[in-house]
Amino acid sequence: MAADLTVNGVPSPLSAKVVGSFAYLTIRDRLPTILTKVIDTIHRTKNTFFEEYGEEGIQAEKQTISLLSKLRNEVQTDKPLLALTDDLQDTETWNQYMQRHQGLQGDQGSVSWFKSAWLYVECYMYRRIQEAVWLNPPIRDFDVFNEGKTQSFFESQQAVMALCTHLEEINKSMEQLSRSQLLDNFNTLLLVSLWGNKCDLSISAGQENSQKTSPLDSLSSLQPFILVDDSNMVWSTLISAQRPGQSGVRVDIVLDNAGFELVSDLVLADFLVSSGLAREIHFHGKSFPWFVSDVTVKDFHWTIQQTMAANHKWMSKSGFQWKSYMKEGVWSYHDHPFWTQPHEFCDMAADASDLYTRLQGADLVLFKGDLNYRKLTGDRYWDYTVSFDTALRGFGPAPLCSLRTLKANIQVGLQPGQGEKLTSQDPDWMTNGKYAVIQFHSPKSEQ
Ligand SMILES: O=P(O)(O)OC[C@H]1O[C@](O)(CO)[C@@H](O)[C@@H]1O
Repeated sequence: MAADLTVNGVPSPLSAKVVGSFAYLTIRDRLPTILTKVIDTIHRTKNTFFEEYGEEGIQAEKQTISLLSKLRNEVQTDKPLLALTDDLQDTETWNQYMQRHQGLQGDQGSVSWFKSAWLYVECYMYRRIQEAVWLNPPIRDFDVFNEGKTQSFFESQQAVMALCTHLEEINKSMEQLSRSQLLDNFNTLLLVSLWGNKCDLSISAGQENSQKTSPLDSLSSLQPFILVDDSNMVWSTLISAQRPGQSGVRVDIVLDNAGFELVSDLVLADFLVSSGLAREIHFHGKSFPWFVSDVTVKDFHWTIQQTMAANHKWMSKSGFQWKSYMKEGVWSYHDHPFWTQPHEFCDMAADASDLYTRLQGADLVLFKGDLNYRKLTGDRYWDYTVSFDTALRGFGPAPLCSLRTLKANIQVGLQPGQGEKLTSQDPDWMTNGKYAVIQFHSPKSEQ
């Protein structure tokens, strides 16, 4: 890996300043493409804006497009990042974060797209899209990525039906399952949720990316592509956290993408509850449209609603079950501004102590997806063999597990020589989404 400077043993963050790197190609090609698609979506929605808000809707469409075109130009010409000018609840935090980074840049001057930390500038782009929409009140609540998320859900229907049918079969025989059968079912649904992370729209710059076939059929052929598999530790954490007289533990799932991935997470959550392993599931989502396909509160409820409305017995039954879990408080949905900020998670205890405290109440936290992995590890040039514990740099509110398919040049916790071997066999292994990890950390093991 192109290791860079380290400060006190901590490597520097990935950045587009490494010409030709995945970060560089993302800033040069993928972000402008995403912005162009957003502009196109807003333009195509012009008539709806007019029908709903008259001339003000048209003005809002024009002004939003102009702000987004300006943003695209800033990216393409490597302009300095600008302070946010809206009045959202996180504006101040974002602007303070920028000042902090400007301080770190030292003599190199301001923070800019191709020179600064990739994680920071990529997150910043999604926040600027939100600013552009927010500054135009008639279309404030418009989700510029909604179309793609909806399409990806409908294109995954066959896979969703197969998965809900599988869930029904498990639930029917739940009472008779032995401990080892329970474990087998747990492992299967954990894997489905893991591979569900292949379906994200940001890596494909918004191109269709759904799950067309039953994910259950391909699990064994995908097994060799799992580079680190700590699923046994996830299981033993769930089992050892069970308390006499209390039915099940609390599991938090930090969600990633809407569409098939969200369904795969809901199915896993359903199994955890119906098996009695968990008594409560807390889902964590984004407070505004993020990285193209990430789950917002609207996507979450819409997905449950659509599942209920499906013309398929077991799919619709699952949807009704999920709705009642929500109603009874067995499942709950939470968002927090920290999830749509650029911080590495080792900053959470200091910068979002309320969220850190909330996560401390969980017996297990599952972090879905690549972006969460980047934030867990700080998106830095770590050596492949550095341990996951080291890369977390003290972050550990509760036992946690990352379920991630690889879509960025960062991977830790590999065996000596494993990364080099992969590079020689498949040079794009870190970014082509073919490989995955189930990586676990327990704060207890550090005591
Ligand atoms: O949906 P996921 O798994 O978090 O993946 C999103 C990933 O796609 C990318 O946008 C590709 O650049 C990464 O920045 C990001 O980590």
